[in-house]
Amino acid sequence: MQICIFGAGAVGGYLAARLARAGKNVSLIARGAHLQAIRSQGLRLQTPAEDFVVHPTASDDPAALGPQDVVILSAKTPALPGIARSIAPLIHPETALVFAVNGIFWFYAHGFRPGGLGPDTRRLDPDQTLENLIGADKALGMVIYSPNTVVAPGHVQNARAQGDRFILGEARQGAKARALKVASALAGAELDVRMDPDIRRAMWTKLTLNVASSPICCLTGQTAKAAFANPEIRCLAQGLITETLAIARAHGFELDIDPEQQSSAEKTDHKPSMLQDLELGRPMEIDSQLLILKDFARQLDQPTPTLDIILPLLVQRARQAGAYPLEPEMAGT
Ligand SMILES: NC(=O)C1=CN([C@@H]2O[C@H](COP(=O)(O)OP(=O)(O)OC[C@H]3O[C@@H](n4cnc5c(N)ncnc54)[C@H](OP(=O)(O)O)[C@@H]3O)[C@@H](O)[C@H]2O)C=CC1
Ligand SMILES: CC(C)(CO)C(=O)C(=O)O
Repeated sequence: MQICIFGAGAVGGYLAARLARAGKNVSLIARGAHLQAIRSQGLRLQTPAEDFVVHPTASDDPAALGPQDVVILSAKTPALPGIARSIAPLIHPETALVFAVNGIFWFYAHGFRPGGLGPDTRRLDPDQTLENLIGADKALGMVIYSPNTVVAPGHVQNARAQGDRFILGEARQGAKARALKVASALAGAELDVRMDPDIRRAMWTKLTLNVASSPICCLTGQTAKAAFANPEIRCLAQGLITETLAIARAHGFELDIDPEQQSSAEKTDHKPSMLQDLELGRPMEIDSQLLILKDFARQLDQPTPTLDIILPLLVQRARQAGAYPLEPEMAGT
C-alpha cells in the first residue's frame, strides 16, 4: 500500500512519523524550509513519551511520487482547493482521499439530506473545486484527536502522552470499502484509528471542542487550559458549545455532550491550531470551523447570540494579523 501525506505539517507530520517508523510505504508532500529540513535531517516527532527521527521520501512535486493507494490531506481547509488542483498525479481510480481536518467537511451535504433539507455548504467549496476535481465518492473524513505543532522545520511536537485517536469514515453514507482499505493501510503503526460509518456525527462531536477553543484561544492568546481556568470564560465556552449542540440537533444530530464537561476537556498545554495560524499570519479555518455554523443556524432560523458576538471579534483579529481575507465573508458576521 502506497500512502502519501499531503501537507505533512503538525498532524500530517505526526501521522507520517508513526507510519514511517512502522515501516509503511509512506511519502510526504511538504514545501519550503520544512521540506528542506525533512530531506536533510529527517522528520522528528517528539511526544511527552518519546522522541525519534524518520527519513521518509519527501517532495513538493506530486508527479515525483506517482499514484498512491491512500492520500491523507492534512492541510488547513483554505489550502484544500489549491491542493486539489495539484493532486492528479497521486490519484488512480481506486485511490482513497482522506480529509484529515477540523470543522465541517466540504462534502458534508453530499448525498445526505436529513429531514429532506440539505444544508447550504457553499462556503466550504465556493468554486466547487473539491467537488469537481476530487468528488465526494472518493473522499473520506478523518476526525483528529491529536494535539500537534511544528515547532521548527522538520520537527513536530505532540502534546499528549497518550490518547491520540483518529476516526475514519467515508463521505458516501453507508460506504465502507475505502475506509476498510485505509484502516488496513494504517494498521500496525501505533495509531489508534477507529472506523465510524457516521463520520458526520464524529465530526460534530469534535467540532464542539473547536467551537470554543479556537475563537477563545485566538482572542486571549492563551491555551484552552489557561483561558478556561477563568470561570467567566468557561461560561462563554459553554455558551458556544450549547449553541453548536442546538445547531447539530436541528440538522439531525442529537449529541450526548455536556457543555460543562466539554469545556474542561482540554488538559494539555497545546496551542490550538487556529491560534498557531493567527500567530504566524497563516490563513485561518474561520469559515469551516465557525462561520459555517452560522450558515447552518440561519438556514433553520436558529438564534446564535454567542457566536454573533465572538465571530466579528475573531474575524477582525484575524484580518489584523493578515490571516483572513479582507473582503466581506459570504454570509456576513
Ligand atoms: N495541529 C493540531 O494539533 C490539530 C490540527 N487539526 C486539524 O488538522 C488539519 C491540519 O492542521 P495542521 O496539521 O495543524 O496544519 P499545519 O499548518 O501544521 O500543516 C499543514 C501543512 O500543509 C502544507 N501545505 C499546505 N498547502 C500545501 C501545498 N499546496 N503544497 C504543499 N504543502 C502544503 C503547509 O505548508 P506551509 O506551512 O508552507 O503552508 C503545512 O506544512 C487542520 O484542519 C486542523 O484544524 C486537528 C486536530 C489537531
Ligand atoms: C487539539 C485541538 C482540539 C485543540 O483545540 C484541535 O483540534 C486543534 O488544535 O485544532
